Amino acid sequence: MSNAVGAAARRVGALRAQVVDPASSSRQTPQEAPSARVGLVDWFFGASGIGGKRASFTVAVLGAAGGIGQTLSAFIKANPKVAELRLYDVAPVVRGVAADVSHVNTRAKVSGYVGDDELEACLRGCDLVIIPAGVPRKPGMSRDDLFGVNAGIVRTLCEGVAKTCPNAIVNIISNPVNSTVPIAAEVFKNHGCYDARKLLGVTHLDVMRAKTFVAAAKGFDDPTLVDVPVIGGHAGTTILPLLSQTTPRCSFTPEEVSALTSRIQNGGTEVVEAKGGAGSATLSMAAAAAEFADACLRGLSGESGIWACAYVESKATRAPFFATKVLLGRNGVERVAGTGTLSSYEKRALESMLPELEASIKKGINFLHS
Ligand SMILES: NC(=O)c1ccc[n+]([C@@H]2O[C@H](COP(=O)([O-])OP(=O)(O)OC[C@H]3O[C@@H](n4cnc5c(N)ncnc54)[C@H](O)[C@@H]3O)[C@@H](O)[C@H]2O)c1
Ligand SMILES: O=C(O)C[C@H](O)C(=O)O
Repeated sequence: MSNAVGAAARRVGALRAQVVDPASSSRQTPQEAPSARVGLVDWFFGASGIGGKRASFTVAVLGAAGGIGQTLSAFIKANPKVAELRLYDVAPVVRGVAADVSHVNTRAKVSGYVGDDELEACLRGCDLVIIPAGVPRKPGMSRDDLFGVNAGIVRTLCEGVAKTCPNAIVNIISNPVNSTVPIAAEVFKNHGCYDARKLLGVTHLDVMRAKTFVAAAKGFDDPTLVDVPVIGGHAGTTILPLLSQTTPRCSFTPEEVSALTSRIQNGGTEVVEAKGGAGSATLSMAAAAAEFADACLRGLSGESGIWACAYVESKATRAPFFATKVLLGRNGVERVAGTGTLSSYEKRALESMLPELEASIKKGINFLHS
């Protein structure tokens, strides 16, 4: 399996600005001087950006005025595959966020939408809807503690999707992802428009963390070249990094497996505690969501071999929703991979997390029927 989702990030740092010699440039008029290419698109998306496929997709970010939403919107504005970027929030400042982001000199046209009355206009004709709306954790809280507020927010927003753009790919970021994705599925089923291929819970931040922490532990200079599948769900022990499937191939002592698994599982809590009550991961999440959205758009564009981990309807285990690698294509998820061969540590960890994951899924489904 290729690790296509990291391709954009691998190109970060390969900024191909032409360096203009100050001695020679001082003799040139601005018209004669070679134009330095310091393009944002070039920086993030390399060859697939400038001169690459033309912008064609309409993307909405719901919760765009928030910590994740604002940064994510700026990243999405830089994606050359995006023709239109719609920013929605219940907070009126989202119009200002849209004005701000719109000044970035890329092709995407940006507009802001506020409140229930404008949700439909925001969603009309969207190809991809990304949902980071909802409250974040504070120290001492679990992701499940957010269910009471976020379940209703996700239900309302997905009802809007079902009514207005039922064929869009939906990326759910709002926690608890283990339950909010089943909630979204039930909403779509109620509206007769559920397509399992188009509903994806975003667990890509867990993969980013795994790459970062494994690269540091093993002395790999470039974390983007490391691949660690992360399976299961997105909370505590339901997050299961498959260190035995790490590429480049490397071995881990039992102590390393235990320490790295625990750090990846608790990466979110690490940030929540470091922020001391001011929220959870926003910047790394925005980067993860932008990479993941790019993978979805590349799939929609007809690129082949786009694999990424995501929390989707799955038969990989007895849990009806489960994260493994999935193949992204023109209709969303084209194939859901299995777990692959697990180490005995991973087998035990999988067995012991399944009851929690199944309970979270049931809680999400029951929310729509209570
Ligand atoms: N999946 C992941 O890996 C991951 C990672 C980080 C955070 N999260 C989750 O993402 C969510 C957002 O986090 P954040 O830090 O951006 O929070 P935030 O509070 O900074 O932003 C949330 C935004 O959602 C908006 N919002 C609330 N209700 C809304 C509604 N009905 N419609 C539209 N917008 C609405 C708020 O006005 C706010 O602008 C949280 O639930 C957090 O737990 C998930
Ligand atoms: O930890 C959180 O509450 C936010 C997010 O799920 C994360 O993993 O960073």
